[in-house]
Amino acid sequence: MFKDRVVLYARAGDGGDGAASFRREKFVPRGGPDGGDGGNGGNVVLEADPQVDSLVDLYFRPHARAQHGGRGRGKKMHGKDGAECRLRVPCGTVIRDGESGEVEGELVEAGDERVVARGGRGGLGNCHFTSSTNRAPRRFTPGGPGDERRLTIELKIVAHAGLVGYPNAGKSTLLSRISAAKPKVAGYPFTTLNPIIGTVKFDDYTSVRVADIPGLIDGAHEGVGLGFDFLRHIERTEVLLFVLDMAGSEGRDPVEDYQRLRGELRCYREDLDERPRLILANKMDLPEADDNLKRFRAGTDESVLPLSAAAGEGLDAVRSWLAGHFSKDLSRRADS
Ligand SMILES: Nc1nc2c(ncn2[C@@H]2O[C@H](COP(=O)(O)OP(=O)(O)OP(=O)(O)O)[C@@H](O)[C@H]2O)c(=O)[nH]1
Ligand SMILES: [Mg+2]
Repeated sequence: MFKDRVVLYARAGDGGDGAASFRREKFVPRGGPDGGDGGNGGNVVLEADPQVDSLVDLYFRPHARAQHGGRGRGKKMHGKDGAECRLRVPCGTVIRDGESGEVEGELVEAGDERVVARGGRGGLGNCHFTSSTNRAPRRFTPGGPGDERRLTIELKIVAHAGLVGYPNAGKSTLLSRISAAKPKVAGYPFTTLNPIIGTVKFDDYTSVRVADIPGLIDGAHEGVGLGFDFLRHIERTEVLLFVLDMAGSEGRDPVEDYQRLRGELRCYREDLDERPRLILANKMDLPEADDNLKRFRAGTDESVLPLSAAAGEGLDAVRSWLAGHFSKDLSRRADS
């Protein structure tokens, strides 16, 4: 089962109450106030851990509770601080407020952490409340309540390569041809609404993971449509495979498509444009494709692989490019 979004109920510990207590000693008949402070409540903390690779633990245990702080005691003894509750999540976890949906933080690298529910502060004991007019205060303060929150925890996809393109370019068709994944393919836009990952396997038992990402549209970087959702998946891929409809079906112009796609990515996040990329000229089986490809190549010196995902042509070149690009770290990945 693959869960990339789960709900988490986080309950931080309450602060312990301060104490109201008076010194009792043999030869001091009316001892002063000696009530200690309450301990602080524990926080609920999320921490990125590379050993964890899914949110499945959170899915089965969605309630996280930290300990309450202890009460203050006499002899100015402070209550114990409540133990925190620390949950380990995969690198690439996004934390959102469960009510507003707003992103609160992202845990990207090992050891990144964030307090998602803060424990209440311990109350003050009566020893804080002596004054010139009141030598024997009975006053103390109760501990503060710990945060109680609902959060949405999401996992950004982590794939070696992501298929980026306009709707209907043939991304899903390609993935179904180079991996065992079975994404839905259809002749209408936005067939793919959720990213799907396929594993491309090589003869030497190594593999790379390729993500089929839903088609982008103009304005995606401004959140048009589901723009942000799609772009954040692209963020978590190391290499971008641009899939272009080189036949220019439905009046599209592949040269323009490519510039606009890159523009969308750049506007969303400048450095996406610096990521390694490969251009895949798809639908080369259609008549208009040859001329378009010539024109495309004339305008760029980037590497372009012509293929026809539907006819199964040019796929070996895509596979070998991936094998070559990731060759350095594939052996490590194979057994991880
Ligand atoms: N002629 C031709 N048609 C293709 C080729 N590849 C894909 N198609 C067709 O193009 C249409 C869209 O293919 P998909 O693979 O669903 O495209 P997509 O990029 O995943 O589309 P979205 O998920 O909507 O973004 C389908 O009708 C495919 O059969 C190709 O190489 N040649
Ligand atoms: Mg698709």
